[in-house]
Amino acid sequence: MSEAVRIGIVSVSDRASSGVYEDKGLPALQDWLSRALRNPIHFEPRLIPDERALIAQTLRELVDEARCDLVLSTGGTGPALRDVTPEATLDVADREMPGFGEQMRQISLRFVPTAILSRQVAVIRGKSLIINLPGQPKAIAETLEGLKSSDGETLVPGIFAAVPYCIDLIGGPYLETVEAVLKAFRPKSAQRPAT
Ligand SMILES: Nc1ncnc2c1ncn2[C@@H]1O[C@H](COP(=O)(O)OP(=O)(O)OP(=O)(O)O)[C@@H](O)[C@H]1O
Ligand SMILES: Nc1nc2c(c(=O)[nH]1)N[C@H]1C(S)=C(S)[C@@H](COP(=O)(O)O)O[C@H]1N2
Repeated sequence: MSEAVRIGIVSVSDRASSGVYEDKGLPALQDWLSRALRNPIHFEPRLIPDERALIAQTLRELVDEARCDLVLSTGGTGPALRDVTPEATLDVADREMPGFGEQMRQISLRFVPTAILSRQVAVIRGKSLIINLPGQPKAIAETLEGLKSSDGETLVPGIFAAVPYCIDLIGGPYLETVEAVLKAFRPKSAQRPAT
């Protein structure tokens, strides 16, 4: 039986959080993670406006009190003045993980030329990995899963391929993915027999 994992999902949107439009960020995150992971998942969902102090407070609460192993945010990564998710994420960081942002922008360029407008970052706080994703709901699967050919061959690996091993290294649960969605990479020495 796979270990249970606690995942914080945070949708940062002025309009979705005030009811101007329906939030599609939290359902997209929950759907993708439920399809991709074989572990039982406890979700901690939060829908909040683009306010730096509130975003930072939410991230701290999810890691320090709700004990999330992984936190994924969506929205607020662009250049608009109200887009402050990366700053708030850096406010709570112990360490930065720049490879995630670099890889996400590479992947996103295969979908939209404006990919370089996302300032998304990833950081470690305590024993938790926090990753920003862009706000377009379709960007969630695009960046996590990457790009596949019509016959399912991986053309550009999604960033989630590196998440399970990162969580191993910071002392979290052993994440197992559904390979048809995404194959996680771990060095041989870190692999456990499939459950
Ligand atoms: N949580 C969400 N739910 C549904 N659609 C969203 C959400 N966030 C973003 N979008 C869609 O993606 C587009 C770009 O997202 P972006 O994060 O730049 O929004 P925004 O212009 O900052 O506004 P807001 O913070 O009010 O969502 C939005 O115009 C909207 O169509
Ligand atoms: N994969 C992917 N990445 C993407 C996009 C997208 O549609 N798909 N939109 C881009 C656009 S138009 C912007 S402005 C930035 C920032 O978006 P955010 O402010 O919604 O986080 O993400 C970029 N990255």
